[in-house]
Amino acid sequence: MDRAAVIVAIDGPSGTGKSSTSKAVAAQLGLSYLDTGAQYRAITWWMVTNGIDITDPSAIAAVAGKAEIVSGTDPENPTIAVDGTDVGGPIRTQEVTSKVSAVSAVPEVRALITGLQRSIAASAEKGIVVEGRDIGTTVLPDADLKIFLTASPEARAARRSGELKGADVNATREALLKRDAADSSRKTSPLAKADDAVEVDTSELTLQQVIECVVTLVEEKRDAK
Ligand SMILES: Nc1ncnc2c1ncn2[C@@H]1O[C@H](COP(=O)(O)OP(=O)(O)O)[C@@H](O)[C@H]1O
Ligand SMILES: Nc1ccn([C@@H]2O[C@H](COP(=O)(O)OP(=O)(O)O)[C@@H](O)[C@H]2O)c(=O)n1
Repeated sequence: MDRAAVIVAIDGPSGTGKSSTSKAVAAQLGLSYLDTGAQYRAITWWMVTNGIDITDPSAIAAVAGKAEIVSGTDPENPTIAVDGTDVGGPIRTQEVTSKVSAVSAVPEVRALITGLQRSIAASAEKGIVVEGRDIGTTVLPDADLKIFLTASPEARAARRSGELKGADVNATREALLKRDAADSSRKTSPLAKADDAVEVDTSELTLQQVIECVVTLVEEKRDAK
């Protein structure tokens, strides 16, 4: 008999290990993978490229539906395209990173992207690991397993500046905390831990340990279904 699809929500602030953990868990268990941050980055990239004033929420809301965002959900090769163009590289620039919180706070943007996320999750035959900020609270409140990853600002800044070669750790830490504050304080679907999420502090854990912890939790849920 085929196993029932298992839905896993992984939320938390920047640099806690969501993407690396989610991709590895999905690959190990044969599940699909969705990076919802990449979708918000993609719509932000589209706004910037089309000269939309991102300080004006009504200007963003008016055009939010124009960008066609397509996510590839293979954990070995996740992709993100806007209007048929691969934007995997351009969505990681500092410009997009500094503007994404303003765009993702606009309710019309969230409504569109949340709808997209739910339809992707519903069509994942074997199940899916979805990572973001509001997956357990808003997008997939009935997920089989919810994980909320945390880590100290120091650990997160060190990880992020390790990726951005030559970046100053203090500047990275400040930018990251500023984005967390914006994401946590917005009115619509802020970054938050769901009441029924399992919280894992990754500050002192290796990536491998976090992956093993989440794989074990998913297997327990899957076996109980
Ligand atoms: N437990 C960990 N220990 C050390 N480095 C980690 C750990 N988890 C993730 N990393 C590294 O930190 C960086 C940020 O991880 P990422 O998965 O992109 O976080 P997020 O998706 O939460 O922003 C990556 O370079 C990743 O390899
Ligand atoms: N479910 C989600 C995922 C991301 N986001 C927004 O998208 C931004 C980028 O998300 P990301 O996961 O790529 O961020 P990093 O992990 O790279 O720091 C976040 O700072 C949020 O503003 C969101 O609002 N809701």
